[in-house]
Amino acid sequence: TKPKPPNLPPQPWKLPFIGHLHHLSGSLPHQALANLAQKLGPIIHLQLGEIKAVVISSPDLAKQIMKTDDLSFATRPKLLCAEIVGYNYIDIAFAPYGDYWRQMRKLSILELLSAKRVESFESVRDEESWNVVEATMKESPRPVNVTEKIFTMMNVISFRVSVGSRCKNQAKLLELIEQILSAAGGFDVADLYPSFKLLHLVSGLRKKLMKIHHDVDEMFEGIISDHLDRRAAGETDHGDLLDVMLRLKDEGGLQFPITNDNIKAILLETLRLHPPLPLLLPRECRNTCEVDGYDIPVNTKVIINCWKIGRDPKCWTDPESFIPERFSESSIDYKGTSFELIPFGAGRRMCPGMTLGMANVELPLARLLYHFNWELPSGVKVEDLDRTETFGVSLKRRDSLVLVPSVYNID
Ligand code: HEM
Repeated sequence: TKPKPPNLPPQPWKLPFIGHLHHLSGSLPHQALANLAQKLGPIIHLQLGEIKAVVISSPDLAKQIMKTDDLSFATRPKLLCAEIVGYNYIDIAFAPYGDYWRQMRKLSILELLSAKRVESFESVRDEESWNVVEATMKESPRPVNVTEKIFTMMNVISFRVSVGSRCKNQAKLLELIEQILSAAGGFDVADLYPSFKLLHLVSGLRKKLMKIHHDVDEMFEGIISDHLDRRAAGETDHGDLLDVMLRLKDEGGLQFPITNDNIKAILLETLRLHPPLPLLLPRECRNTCEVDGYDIPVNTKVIINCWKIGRDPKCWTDPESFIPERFSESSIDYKGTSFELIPFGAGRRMCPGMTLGMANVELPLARLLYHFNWELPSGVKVEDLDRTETFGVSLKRRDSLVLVPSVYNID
């Protein structure tokens, strides 16, 4: 820490480089930001339209943001998507730091996403992953679209965990959630120039989000009233997350009473497919803070490039290679204490759904590996595979992975 002479006004913040929007054009934001970090170092100041942002790309600085100074960076920046689709920032992920967020986070940890609750959904994971194994056995040895199978299975699991059954309009709801994810990246012109309302009209994002919000709201109202009808008819709760939230609403006694809007906002959190977030979820600086010798002003958006950190040659040997055994002898884990590997973030705003997320991945993946050998279709070489990614707030392959399963273990 550089000592500051007394009685001088705070130093203007100076960072090694000021980047602008055009530095992000051409490639996906996490890749463009990784390239910039490669040239300019692990802390970069970006002026993105009206938004001041700092991009962090090293484990040490990520640790400072999410551990040492976690409280100073415990809030989230404003995002049009969270305002419109997230019921005006009442979903946990984008709620500003404060009493409301604390209450909802506590409820999510104790009631919705606790280890006990996650365990109670074991039969759902068992049934749905077994369905996929059986379907794949029937298709074998023809090539199968693995991406599509896993995507559908994860969604069915999420729906059953959240609302107890496959939803009537599941395909429509999934399509809407996809649209939300691609609008939540925070790089739309409407998010970069929040005070230029005219630009919001030009970008069309507000109108698009209003329509999505209307459709999602209508579907969730339908799902909630089905649950209430079932209860009125004397059926016992199924123990899905919606049942838990309706019970909490009835019990009352909370500083911020639970309303249907809270329930819908949280359902949208739980229902979204949540694959790794390359830039995590952004934080925002609550008070001026010093990071790596630089003053970060209040309200600066802080982006942590977890994608870049995960392939940093200073942390990982042969970083681009898939070598799962590298973890068997290592103390590094993903639970928010090893800052080289932070897919769930860390600190106060760390993902509360980590146990559920991992449980939903582990059993299905273990089964698919246990029961089948997987090979590329004939004529396709590993180097031919197109691993191009697409970006919203979450990362996924642009093209599906197609593999040929051959049955290895039957039971
Ligand atoms: C493999 C699956 C998942 C990954 C990789 C993931 C990743 C993340 C990350 C990186 C954050 C931001 C953390 C930070 O700012 O430090 C986050 C926040 C969050 N996640 Fe997840 N997540 C997953 C699954 C889930 C699931 C299944 C749920 C709920 C059912 C969930 C609910 C949330 C919520 C509510 C937040 C916001 C927490 C807050 O701001 O206080 N996540 N997640």
